[in-house]
Amino acid sequence: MNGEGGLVAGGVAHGFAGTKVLDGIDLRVPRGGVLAILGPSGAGKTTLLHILGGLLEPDAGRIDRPFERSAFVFQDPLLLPWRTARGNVVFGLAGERLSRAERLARARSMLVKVGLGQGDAGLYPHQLSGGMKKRVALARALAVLPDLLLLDEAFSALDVGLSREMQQLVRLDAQERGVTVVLVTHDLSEAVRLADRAVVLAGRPGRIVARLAIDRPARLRDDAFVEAEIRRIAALDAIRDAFRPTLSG
Ligand SMILES: Nc1ncnc2c1ncn2[C@@H]1O[C@H](COP(=O)(O)OP(=O)(O)OP(=O)(O)O)[C@@H](O)[C@H]1O
Repeated sequence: MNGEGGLVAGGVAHGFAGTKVLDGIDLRVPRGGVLAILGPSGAGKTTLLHILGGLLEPDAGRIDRPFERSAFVFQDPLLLPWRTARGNVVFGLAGERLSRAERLARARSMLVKVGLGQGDAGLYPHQLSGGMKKRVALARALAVLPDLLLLDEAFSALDVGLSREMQQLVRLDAQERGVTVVLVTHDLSEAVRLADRAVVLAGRPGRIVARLAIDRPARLRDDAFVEAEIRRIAALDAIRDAFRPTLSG
């Protein structure tokens, strides 16, 4: 079933305390592909991400996850308050066979990649802005050189410029190393910029109500393409239906 060696979910269902929140989820992300999970609040996006990443065992169905290193960026950056930005990234490398010097060097270079220099790297979480914390969380995830990267609203609550910068970073990293990426987002423009495919979850329990392909190579997606694609997708019946309760609420 998984000839491409990618991430596969087959017939996945899950519930909490007897209430089903996901049902009949079938999807496939080829190795190196980028999947966006879209949908209104409460449709089960985060639950599905956790199942795909192996944090949660589904009640039913199968997941093929032929990856060696998964890394998550959660909605909340979840930094250790008693460690500096650098210390948080180093801590994320605790399971790696690296010397202390190598861990430090890796952490430094990842922090620079996300735009945090030597001075920032020595700050504690309470001294960092929300956007800086999100950068640290991304650096911590990228530092393990994951082959599967799972992002839950990783770029939300950032200003547009920063969010674009971080998206670009993930895209380049994914391209360079062939990382498979799954991202949960409310933001259609983020999906159109980053993903090559998307699923839309809706309903209670959440099911996949639409599947989208964004065919143009990500590096060739300029603002005009992104705007046109957003208009096209937003006009699809399945998308309008999925988001209707949110839009009218
Ligand atoms: N640990 C849990 N225990 C009980 N119910 C849960 C738990 N996690 C999620 N749920 C419920 O499952 C449903 C789906 O939640 P989930 O967070 O996956 O949705 P979402 O689409 O990611 O929502 P949002 O966009 O608001 O983050 C919701 O009704 C939520 O209340």
